[in-house]
Amino acid sequence: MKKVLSIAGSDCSGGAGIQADIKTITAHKMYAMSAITALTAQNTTGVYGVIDTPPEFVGQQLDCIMNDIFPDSVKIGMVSSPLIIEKIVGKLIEYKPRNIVVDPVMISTSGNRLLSEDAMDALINKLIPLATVITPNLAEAECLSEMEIHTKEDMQKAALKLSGFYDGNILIKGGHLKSTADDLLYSNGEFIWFTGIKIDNPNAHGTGCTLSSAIACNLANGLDIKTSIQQAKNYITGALKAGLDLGKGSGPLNHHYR
Ligand SMILES: Nc1ncnc2c1ncn2[C@@H]1O[C@H](COP(=O)(O)OP(=O)(O)O)[C@@H](O)[C@H]1O
Ligand SMILES: Cc1ncc(COP(=O)(O)OP(=O)(O)O)c(N)n1
Repeated sequence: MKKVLSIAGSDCSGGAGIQADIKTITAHKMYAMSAITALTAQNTTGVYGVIDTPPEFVGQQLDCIMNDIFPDSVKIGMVSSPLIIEKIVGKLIEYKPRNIVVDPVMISTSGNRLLSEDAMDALINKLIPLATVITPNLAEAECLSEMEIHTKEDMQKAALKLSGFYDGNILIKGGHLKSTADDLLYSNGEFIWFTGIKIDNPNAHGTGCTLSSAIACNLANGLDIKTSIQQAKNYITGALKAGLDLGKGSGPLNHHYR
């Protein structure tokens, strides 16, 4: 059985973060492990509280995992502070796992900061360089590329800007485009579009977490980056189309639709 590690924050309401990752990994019939970087008090209506895990304890979780059940791939989500990022980076350099998917979670769709402003430098200069693939959404890509993104052409320009400081695979997610849900991969100088019809579903909490952990599962299976993303895109599309409707706000996906 392939083993996939999620390093991310906990979402007590189960739609995003560690909980979405574990559901996704389990739905891919793989063994899920978690190193929890923060506890959040959130639900489908917003994020109401965050407690960061002490960086030393994040490191201790990673030691326990890496020394015992070595992962075939790693997905990294919410990493709110520079010290937590530096601890994770130190452990990644020490243990050298393959297939690292970095979802640079910054602000939840409900508008709450999940990455402190002073963590940006460590994210860009220390964590992202270790990634096999990064998966920013439009707002995150705007922040990383320091340009506004409104169109698919803008997505291509932003990917080129990001490639100025990161030479790995860049997936800019288009879930927040107006009329389509087209994601762009920039890989080895090539643009590849993963097109998607925009599904009319207000319940889209945890789409980014789910996509990135599905990519990590596919990489763990030995698939190449393009196939890993295409299959993850198919998975997220199905999970959205399944039309689960829970909670009073933007509800979670149906991870078990298959
Ligand atoms: N309404 C939608 N219809 C179809 N696909 C969507 C929709 N919303 C998001 N997606 C897909 O979900 C994945 C996550 O994208 P996005 O929502 O942009 O990320 P995030 O959750 O990080 O904001 C992408 O593959 C995107 O295309
Ligand atoms: C603990 C935690 N991590 C990440 C997120 C953000 O989830 P994401 O899938 O990127 O997007 P939205 O759910 O905000 O659409 C989160 N909310 N909580």
